[in-house]
Amino acid sequence: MEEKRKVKRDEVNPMGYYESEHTKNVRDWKEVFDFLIKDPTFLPASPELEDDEMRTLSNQWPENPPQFSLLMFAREVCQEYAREVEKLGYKLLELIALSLGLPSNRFNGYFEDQLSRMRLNHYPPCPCPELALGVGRHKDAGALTIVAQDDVGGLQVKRKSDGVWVPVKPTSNALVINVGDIIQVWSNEAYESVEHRVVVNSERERFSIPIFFFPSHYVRVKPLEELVNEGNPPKYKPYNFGKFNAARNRSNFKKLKVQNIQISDFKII
Ligand SMILES: O=C(O)CCC(=O)C(=O)O
Ligand SMILES: [Fe+2]
Repeated sequence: MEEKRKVKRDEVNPMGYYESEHTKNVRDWKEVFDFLIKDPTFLPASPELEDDEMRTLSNQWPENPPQFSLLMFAREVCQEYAREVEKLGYKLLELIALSLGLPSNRFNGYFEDQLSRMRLNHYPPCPCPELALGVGRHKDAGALTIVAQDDVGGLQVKRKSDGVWVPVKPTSNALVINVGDIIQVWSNEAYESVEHRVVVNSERERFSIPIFFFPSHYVRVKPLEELVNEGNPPKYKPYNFGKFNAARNRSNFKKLKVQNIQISDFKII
């Protein structure tokens, strides 16, 4: 516990260990460890649009024990895994671009100073699983999320047609790919990001490892010009990803009275 505290993340540095993240203002039944794929990186100091101040964000790795104990993964193993999954992420972004009739490298430039991060999720057994969620319902704010999960199960996606929560059954040696909000905006809703949540159980702890592909802080996220025209006008106003991310970071650390920032805030009705 002492070691976890030393690398605890907060609003100033959201990288490291954390055990009280909030999703939509409800505390999640989990503990996490986050690190950046590109370390260090830069991002806006605050969500306020008129504030130009930037700050450096860097990883906090535990020093003791040298064999990083949270998931018994060594730092090098995590970094190597992240590098391999990053390649897969680029491949998937290329396929998505092609499927939209765009050049395969259309999205690559957005990730030059990416804010992508990897997360180690630990969901302990919960004495009252019907009263808590490992992660409350949400959509991932990035472009893509690639998740490795163990064999316990708990991830569920909401089926749009009837609102039923459908379990994403663990399949060994398979990864779960989530389309995130940014692909929804870039594609002007040709792709939709999926609402999902994680349920917990009273018997077994669960581990999962998502990698969230986030673009560079200066990217203005908006429907791609090639995909919009008079018949298909842009469905979203542009927003700055760094500012969006800063606003999200703020809300992840405390209970607010209002819903945190969403792409629907930029929707053109
Ligand atoms: O644990 C999982 O399977 C997914 C977690 C998740 O949705 C998230 O961290 O955004
Ligand atoms: Fe998620």
